[in-house]
Amino acid sequence: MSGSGGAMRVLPRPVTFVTGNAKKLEEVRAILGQSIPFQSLKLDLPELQGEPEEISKEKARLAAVQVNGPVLVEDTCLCFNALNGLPGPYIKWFLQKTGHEGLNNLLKAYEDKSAYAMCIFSLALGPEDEPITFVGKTPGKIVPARGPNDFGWDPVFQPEGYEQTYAEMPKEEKNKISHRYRALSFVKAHFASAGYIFQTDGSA
Ligand SMILES: O=P(O)(O)OP(=O)(O)OP(=O)(O)OC[C@H]1O[C@@H](n2cnc3c(O)ncnc32)[C@H](O)[C@@H]1O
Ligand SMILES: [Mg+2]
Repeated sequence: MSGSGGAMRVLPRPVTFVTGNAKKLEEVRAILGQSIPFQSLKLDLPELQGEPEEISKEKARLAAVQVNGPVLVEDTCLCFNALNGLPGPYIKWFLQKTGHEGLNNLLKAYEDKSAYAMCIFSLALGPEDEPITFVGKTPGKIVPARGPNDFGWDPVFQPEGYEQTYAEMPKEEKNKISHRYRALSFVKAHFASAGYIFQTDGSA
């Protein structure tokens, strides 16, 4: 049985958020605050190719084996509507190889510059547990880079209804409307209703 049935479930320790990305961790910390007790582990997990939810779930399965306990991971996609959702989960490599200008160039042939940012968190309560996913999306458009270049594609993504790119916004503002914020609000709701009990191991 998965842990999503609502019955009380005792977990051996707090959830470990596994990511190789320090900026993600920073945002997850800021958004979750004290709402869910978690620790973090820096690991760059191998990623399957395929549909975004499956990539995220598979990351959780691998992470749960490594940690041998409850884990939370996320996979982030940047999806261009004119390209039917690509680069999607492959955005990391597109960004690395082509840069912000290359991302704009991908859309040169199209009038439609609309896009959405998507974050898919997966929670696995242990190595035997089937991960459950939480999806958050923020619509927007791809624009020539504006703002500080300190987190991924933030300078080229302008969320719908805003004049600023993610990079130009104050962090608190991004964290109120972002794909990550929206996905984490589902994670929080799940924790609020699931009734998990975290066992402290005595040495803590
Ligand atoms: O270890 P993990 O968690 O996988 O971290 P990662 O950096 O490999 O992240 P992804 O596989 O999810 O790839 C997503 C890419 O999008 C970037 N990214 C993720 N969230 C972002 C955000 O909120 N704003 C801008 N860029 C973001 C990130 O730096 C990657 O280049
Ligand atoms: Mg990754």
